[in-house]
Amino acid sequence: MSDNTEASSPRLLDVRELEVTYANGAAAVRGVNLHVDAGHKLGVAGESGCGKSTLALALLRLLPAGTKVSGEILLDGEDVLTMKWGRVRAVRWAGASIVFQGAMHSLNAVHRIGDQIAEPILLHKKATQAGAKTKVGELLEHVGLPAARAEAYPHELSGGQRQRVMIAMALACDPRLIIADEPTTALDVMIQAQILRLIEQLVSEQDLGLMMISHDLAVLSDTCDRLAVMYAGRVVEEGPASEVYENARHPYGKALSAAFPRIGDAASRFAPRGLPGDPPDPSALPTGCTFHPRCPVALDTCATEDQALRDAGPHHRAACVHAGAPLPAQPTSAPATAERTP
Ligand SMILES: Nc1ncnc2c1ncn2[C@@H]1O[C@H](COP(=O)(O)OP(=O)(O)OP(=O)(O)O)[C@@H](O)[C@H]1O
Repeated sequence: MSDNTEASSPRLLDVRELEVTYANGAAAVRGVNLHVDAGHKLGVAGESGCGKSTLALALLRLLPAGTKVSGEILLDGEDVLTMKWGRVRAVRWAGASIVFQGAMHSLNAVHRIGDQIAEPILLHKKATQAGAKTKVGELLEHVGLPAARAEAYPHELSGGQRQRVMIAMALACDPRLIIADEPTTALDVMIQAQILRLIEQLVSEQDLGLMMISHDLAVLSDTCDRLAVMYAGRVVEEGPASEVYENARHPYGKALSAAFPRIGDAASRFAPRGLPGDPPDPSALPTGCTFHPRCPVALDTCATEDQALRDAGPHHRAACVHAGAPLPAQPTSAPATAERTP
């Protein structure tokens, strides 16, 4: 993503022209550019299959062997893609760490949570055994759990508490960047709100950078400063969070915001509406704009001409022929194909 902010020191995270193609030929990430600065919160939105998790995994070189990756992933100015493995291991947890969705699956059921949080601390030699124990207690209290919960096993905690543990674990080695991949998807709405507030609080207290990934544009717009909307492996819209959510200039961004009205926002301008069809198979992408087969306002040219990001407002860009002007009114009648909520 580009804006006019000139950083004097390297950006915390600067992703340039990132391409990821799986061994089966699936082009899951295509030419992605985005950045996160300290204290900034970037939301990455898109339906299932748009490449969000692939992007997150690429950032810490967690993709399966045989995956082709090109471009640059600069973490504090250092390219993760060209680092030696020893350095990559040092950067994981200590430079950047990931909070995955579904804490129950990410935590080891047979180990006490205190031991699991201590593991990266010991692995990265951040403290002695005794020091790690103290640090675990502090981390648990920091995420709103009593230090004594270190003795618990994952099944003894609620879903929200487990997700707090995952956040404590992500913070264990004092990273500067947190990547949160659908951190609240499995949680009920009240707990979801608590976890989101916790993440926001930690980011601001510790001046961390945050990249939060979700299919839910409302959640992202509530938590993040800026949003990048991904479709078929590309960023198709980016800009200030409230602008992208309330005034999307790409028909896909518009459909996503319509599908996720803000919770309790009775005055939401958008009626919840599904978007027909599915994202394309990344091994067989459509010609032209990859969104054109689903687009309610596509022109003939969209079937043949690819669309690059272009200005759609202050610090706001969209990869659409209509980006320079308000989107044409979209059809309100039921789509021909079955409705599917993104
Ligand atoms: N290991 C893999 N091998 C081949 N293709 C893959 C692999 N992992 C993901 N894909 C494909 O890459 C595309 C992007 O998947 P990805 O999981 O990154 O999307 P996503 O937006 O994060 O979706 P979700 O929210 O469901 O995880 C999908 O078409 C998916 O089927």
